[in-house]
Amino acid sequence: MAENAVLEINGLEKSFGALKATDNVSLTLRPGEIHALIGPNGAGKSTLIHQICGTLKQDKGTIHLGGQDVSSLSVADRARLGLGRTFQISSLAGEFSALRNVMLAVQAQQGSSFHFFKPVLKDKSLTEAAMERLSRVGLADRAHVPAAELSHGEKRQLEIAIALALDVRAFLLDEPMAGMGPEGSKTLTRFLDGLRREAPILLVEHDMDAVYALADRISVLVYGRIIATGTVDQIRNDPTVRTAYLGDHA
Ligand SMILES: Nc1ncnc2c1ncn2[C@@H]1O[C@H](COP(=O)(O)OP(=O)(O)OP(=O)(O)O)[C@@H](O)[C@H]1O
Repeated sequence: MAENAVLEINGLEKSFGALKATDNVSLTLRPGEIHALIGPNGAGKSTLIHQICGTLKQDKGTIHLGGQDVSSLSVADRARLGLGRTFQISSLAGEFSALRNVMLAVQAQQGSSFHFFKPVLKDKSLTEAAMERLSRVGLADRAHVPAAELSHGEKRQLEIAIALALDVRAFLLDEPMAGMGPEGSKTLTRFLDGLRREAPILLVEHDMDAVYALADRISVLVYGRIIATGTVDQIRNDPTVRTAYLGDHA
């Protein structure tokens, strides 16, 4: 194990027929950091995220979370250990309030589904725990708004509140800026900047302004391989990266 890594990927490989979508990928996520994963379309970013959260089985290699080998665990078991892919907006129950959405997550985490005879909304400890998570993401005053009526950015915040309810240890954020306007992107960037205090973030993102503003380290994926890992300055000035991906965005 790399010293201190919350998440450690070692020698991961995945092929689709003759195509090597993940080619000997190793990377770490350290406490408190935002590690951005960038690369051209089709480079294998989503395929990598799928293997980390367990929706896709790797052919080779290992994934450790907090020192524990999770490589063969199910998606649900990995999520229970605090590894979850966030920003699957469809996982929000749109007709339920923001509060109710978080309460369901708190309840799932507490394994209290056996108490189904107790009306969820009347359970004070659940309400308090959910409100606490909503406050941490700045949504306390939107608690009673149905999820479907929240703005795009607020839905992202609600997803994070749900992840916090599930005691997340590492965030896997897949293109959080997608579909956001310029103002929304700025607000979400500020929000993610603070979020690293809760848990480190592996951030897949095409929006280079957000990546440069947020990343402690960047890994560049091209044709399934990591061609460089470094700080923002190192990556922006790396001639190989400029040729393979950044070009005018450096
Ligand atoms: N289930 C699959 N079966 C076959 N090929 C696949 C499958 N999933 C992904 N691929 C291929 O693997 C490669 C990597 O795709 P992936 O979606 O991981 O790239 P990406 O970096 O996430 O791209 P984007 O930035 O466009 O989201 C692509 O060539 C893609 O066509």
